[in-house]
Amino acid sequence: DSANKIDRYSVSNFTSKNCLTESTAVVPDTRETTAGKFTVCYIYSPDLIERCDELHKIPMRASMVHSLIEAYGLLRHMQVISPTKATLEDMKQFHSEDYLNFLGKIADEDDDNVDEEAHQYGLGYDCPVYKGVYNLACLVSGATLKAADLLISLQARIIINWFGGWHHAKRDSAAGFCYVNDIVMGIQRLRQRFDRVLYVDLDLHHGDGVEDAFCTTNKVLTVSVHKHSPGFFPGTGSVTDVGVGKGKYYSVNIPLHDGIKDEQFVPLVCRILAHVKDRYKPEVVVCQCGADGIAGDPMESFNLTPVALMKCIYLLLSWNLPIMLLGGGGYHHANTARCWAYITGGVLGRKLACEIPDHKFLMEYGPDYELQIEVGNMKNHNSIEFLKRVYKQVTENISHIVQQEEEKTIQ
Ligand SMILES: CC1(C)CN(C2CCCC2)C(=O)N1c1ccccc1/C=C/C(=O)NO
Ligand SMILES: [Zn+2]
Repeated sequence: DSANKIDRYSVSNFTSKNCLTESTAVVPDTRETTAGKFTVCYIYSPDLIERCDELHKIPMRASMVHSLIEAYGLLRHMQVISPTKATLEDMKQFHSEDYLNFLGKIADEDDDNVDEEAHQYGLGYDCPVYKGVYNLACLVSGATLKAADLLISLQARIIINWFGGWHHAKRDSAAGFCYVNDIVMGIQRLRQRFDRVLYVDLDLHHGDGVEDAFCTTNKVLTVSVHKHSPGFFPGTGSVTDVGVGKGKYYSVNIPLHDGIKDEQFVPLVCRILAHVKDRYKPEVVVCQCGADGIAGDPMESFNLTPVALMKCIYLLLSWNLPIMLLGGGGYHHANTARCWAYITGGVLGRKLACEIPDHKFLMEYGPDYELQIEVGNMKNHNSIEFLKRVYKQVTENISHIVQQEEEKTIQ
């Protein structure tokens, strides 16, 4: 029946009214979302926000995201949960002790010969060394681990953590501006209770760190849709990248070119997710909602609006599975805040005013001061033939996924 569900998610079924005619950006009927029945948890603490605000490539982005969600009055409709810091033991579940000790060493400012070693751990350039990095690592890891614990303890069915989603970090190195891989740690935690975890990565970039961590197992199925073209970071994630050994066919990659728009993105991703759902029957979902594919982002690659991400998330929510929504990329800070506030409203089934409400960062939303993000007019390099070929190759890969008998989860 998920096939006809897809029709429900084809673009025509959703219209986000033009601001000029509507006072609110329309979200699908609240009956469409499951949130009405369940508590939505929102992971937040002032300390977490302050640490994320320090990230030099996205200064103050975390505060802008949280302030806009607060300004729209959404916090009162969620259970706001303060995360605990991850311990060294927690982070050692994925990262190497050497790497974590090095991050800890940076914290002691006296040690100045840090720079040579830094490069072997992927630090410097895109992941600059700075004193607060170990504290950041504990907080972002702790936030996503807290989200996983809430799902495991059945305290909530939908957890939102816009301050996680650092999908590039590797076991023993930082990468792509990600210092620790909170997602891998969160999925490992979920595996203590759930037999099959589905990871969906909607960020512009390939979720290589998460795929690498689970490419040899069939207990975590990773789906990443991303820009894949010569020289674009991280360069992995071609459609033939399907995983290895027991994990063969449990890594799904949807490589795309510049300029893709909602109208093509949504049916392609949702039809593939429907196939994955039917074949894999996941018990829990983790979705990275990176916003660097949204029109207006300095990455200038995809031409999506937040509505595209929302529709994919609505499909995931319609499965009534425990689910965790995470942040990720997004370098136009106001658009990233617009995107994640819109998704938060959509998950809650609440209509958001088209006008950005007055709040501390209002001036960042000029000159229109609207929630909607208009698509750009960049060239779309994704021909219909190319998209059909990708869809055919991906669904062929997925057809190899076999029904799994229940197995003991790792103790
Ligand atoms: C350093 C930042 C993160 C910022 N940035 C742009 C944005 C605006 C001006 C520079 C990049 O291309 N970056 C990167 C540099 C090297 C490798 C990876 C990334 C981004 C990864 C990502 O978003 N994954 O989801
Ligand atoms: Zn990205």
